Amino acid sequence: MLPNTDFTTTRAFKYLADHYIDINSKSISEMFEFDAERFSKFSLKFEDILFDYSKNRIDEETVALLIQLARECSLNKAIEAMFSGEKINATEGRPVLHIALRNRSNTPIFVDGKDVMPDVNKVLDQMKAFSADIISGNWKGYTGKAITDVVNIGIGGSDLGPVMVTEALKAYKNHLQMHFVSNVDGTHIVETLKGLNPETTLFLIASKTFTTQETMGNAHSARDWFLAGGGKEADVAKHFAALSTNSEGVSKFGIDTKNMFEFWDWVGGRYSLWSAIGLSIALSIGFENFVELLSGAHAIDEHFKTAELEENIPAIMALIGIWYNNFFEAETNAILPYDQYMHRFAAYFQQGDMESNGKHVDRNGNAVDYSTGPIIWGEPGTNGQHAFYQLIHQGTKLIPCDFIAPAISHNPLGEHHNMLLSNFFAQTEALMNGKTREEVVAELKKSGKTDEEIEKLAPFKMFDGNRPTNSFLLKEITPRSLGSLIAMYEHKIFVQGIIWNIYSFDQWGVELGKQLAGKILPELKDDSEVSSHDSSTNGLINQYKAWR
Ligand SMILES: O=P(O)(O)OC[C@H]1O[C@H](O)[C@H](O)[C@@H](O)[C@@H]1O
Repeated sequence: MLPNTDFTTTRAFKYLADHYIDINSKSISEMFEFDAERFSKFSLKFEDILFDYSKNRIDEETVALLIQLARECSLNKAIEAMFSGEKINATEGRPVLHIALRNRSNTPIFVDGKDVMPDVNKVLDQMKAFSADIISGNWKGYTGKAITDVVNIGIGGSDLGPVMVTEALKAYKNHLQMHFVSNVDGTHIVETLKGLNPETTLFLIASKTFTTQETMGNAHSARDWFLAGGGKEADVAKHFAALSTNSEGVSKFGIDTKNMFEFWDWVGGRYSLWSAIGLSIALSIGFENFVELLSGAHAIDEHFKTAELEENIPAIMALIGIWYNNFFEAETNAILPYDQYMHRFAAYFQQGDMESNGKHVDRNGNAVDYSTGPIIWGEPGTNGQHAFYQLIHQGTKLIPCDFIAPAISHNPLGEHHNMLLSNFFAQTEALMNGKTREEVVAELKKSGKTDEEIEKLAPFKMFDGNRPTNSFLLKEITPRSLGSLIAMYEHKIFVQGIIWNIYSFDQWGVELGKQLAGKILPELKDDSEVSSHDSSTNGLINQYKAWR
């Protein structure tokens, strides 16, 4: 059973509300001036990842109270409940066990009295053998040629994780060309298949449920393309594999269940890259590197489970987020990787975080009267600096930012990496320090402006500063460090869901969209006028029919 506490009624919450008034009158830079130990107090290291949270609007009391809050909400019990396979996804009656998929210690994890590890290991072995066959060229297509291109067809969690990781680890890539088709917009598959050869293309149909409209539509079009290109029905087995929990759906589609890589309903879609859904990752970077990714995540699982809350990186990340979300009323959280390979990281955690904690009903079924999951967004630095950082620096909204960067680049080209990292450091510093009137005046004087001009310009050039950031400095982006970083964010989401007393592992809001689209689709089949909706929806549908 998960604990069930309204965090706004805890003692810690009340203390935090008072303490907020105090902190709100302080600046981060001032707190650095008064405390030479601030960086060492508010930074943690895990293997080759340095997590610096000292540039936040916090002091020691803040952290102590936030930890008290976590204790009053029985976070430890909740962690134990997840790791021991309890059915903490109560609205779907399922455990939440992505941690089992990367449980490299192989200790038993029981679901309904059955250890899940033998099944997990069996699928990993199957993935190992399959990826070795495809990569080595042992596996032949229907005309005897080796596979050169892999197309993963999936959406949401069956797409975003594989895309994000294969991109982030491109430096580890082998000769196979990876492609990802997610959108039901025909353009996506048509453009992807241009230039591909059915004789050397492997399709991975990635769908937990094997019923998702977009994925099924794209999978059927892929099969039509394959058959039109010369393949026969009997050849489908050499070119199509399925990653799914639904073996019935897979065989109905016509994929041999020998080519099915199974996972289980206790794996949430947005937490599934560690499962068979990660087959495209194993194909792209090799199975050993995939295991490294799992190992990095497992190391964080152990840390999360055993570290004291004061030293627990996911817990601290979560509590700082709660501090801004529920006391400063920050609505969003920007994730800003200074690494081009990580360009889909923010997009990945848009689903990870927003689908998990975008909830307005607590675990008792009552509407909450506090703010829950933040809006997650972000782009890689330095591109974002030239696009939206203006608002982060000088806008009216408080936007806590996560800066992420590797110390070692996979592409050390001249001064590029120093230039990139100098921006990373400078931005977090500038967001904290801002720019005072004195600094602005001195700068303008130096540039030869008159007093009158300075008076006019100064307000526009001043920055308040005091804008909070977390910094994640990784030695290098490797399969292991990336695995750890992803797991940190996953557990951050978990901790926040526990404190907000919501269910983080269902997604009923998405189900509604699926149902509604399913209802309208038949109405679009012919040209008859539609009148069963509101006048806007009718108007749009009828105009669509007139124009198409
Ligand atoms: O893997 P599938 O069953 O095809 O589901 C794909 C996606 O469908 C929905 O959008 C769910 O909300 C997501 O969590 C899921 O990742």
